[in-house]
Amino acid sequence: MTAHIIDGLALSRKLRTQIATEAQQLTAQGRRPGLAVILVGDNPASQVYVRNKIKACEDTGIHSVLEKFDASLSETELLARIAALNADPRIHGILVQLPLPGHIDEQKVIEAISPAKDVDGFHVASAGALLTGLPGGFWPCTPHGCLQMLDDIGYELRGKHAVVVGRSNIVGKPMALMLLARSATVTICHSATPDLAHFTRDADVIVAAVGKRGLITRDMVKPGAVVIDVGMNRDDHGKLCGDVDFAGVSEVAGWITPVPGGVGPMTITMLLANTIESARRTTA
Ligand SMILES: Nc1nc(=O)c2c([nH]1)NC[C@@H]1CN(c3ccc(C(=O)N[C@@H](CCC(=O)O)C(=O)O)cc3)C=[N+]21
Repeated sequence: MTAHIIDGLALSRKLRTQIATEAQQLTAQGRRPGLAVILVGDNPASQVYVRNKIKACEDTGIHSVLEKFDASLSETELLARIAALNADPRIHGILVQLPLPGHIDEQKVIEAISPAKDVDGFHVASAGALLTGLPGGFWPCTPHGCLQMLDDIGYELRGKHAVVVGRSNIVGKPMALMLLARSATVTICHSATPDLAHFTRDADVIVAAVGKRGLITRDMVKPGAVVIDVGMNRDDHGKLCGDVDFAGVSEVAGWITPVPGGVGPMTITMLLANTIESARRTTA
């Protein structure tokens, strides 16, 4: 068996066309969607990601502002910038690129963002909305992108066993809640799970979000399963790779996402979608 590939680039292109149309409509109504991205320090990976986000805004007609600061920026100064952006009516989404320098408390910074502009979905108010199913929050972009990929292949989650590997606040935990909301039976595995393969071998859907190359091998996957790879790692040649042994697993899985060209582009697409949604919620 050879797995079908879920092409995150192609799906992103399709969704971004719709997003561009919506941005145009909002702009015509005098509320052009706007995203502010804050980058502190000169982490090379962060620079690349941030550039991709700004470019995606430009491609879809979303107004974007990039604020770059030296790594020595104080937490107080950063909080003041966020307060200014919270009050800026042209800005509907605020993204503070993570990680932040060690002297800045990341959770404090996230909680300073107005929940109405929390397009990353990292604020405790967004987490609470996802947990309870109450409206008003934003869903974190990476797990939301994974769900969109499952929807795109017409996958019915109800009654299926979904195994999420990883329990971060940004991916694993929100992913599990989204799958649960679709009536999947959800198992969360993590570093203290003694026999990971025991769970993954029973899974209809595996979401790997650990950050460990070669974590999921073909012997751990049930024939026909859907395998979503959230990992972002480098191999020995410096090439980008996920948590899944793509060559091996694609021989047994029914569907698989590649890295690059899978979840990554979808993460950015969901950021754009959240920014549009935020502008829509604005009355005026
Ligand atoms: N506040 C905040 N929000 C984030 O959403 C956030 C963050 N901080 N910090 C870092 C992580 C990482 N992240 C990625 C998004 C897209 C790709 C992406 O598009 N990847 C391409 C490849 C890019 C490349 O070649 O390096 C792909 O998978 O095809 C990767 C990584 C967002 N993050």
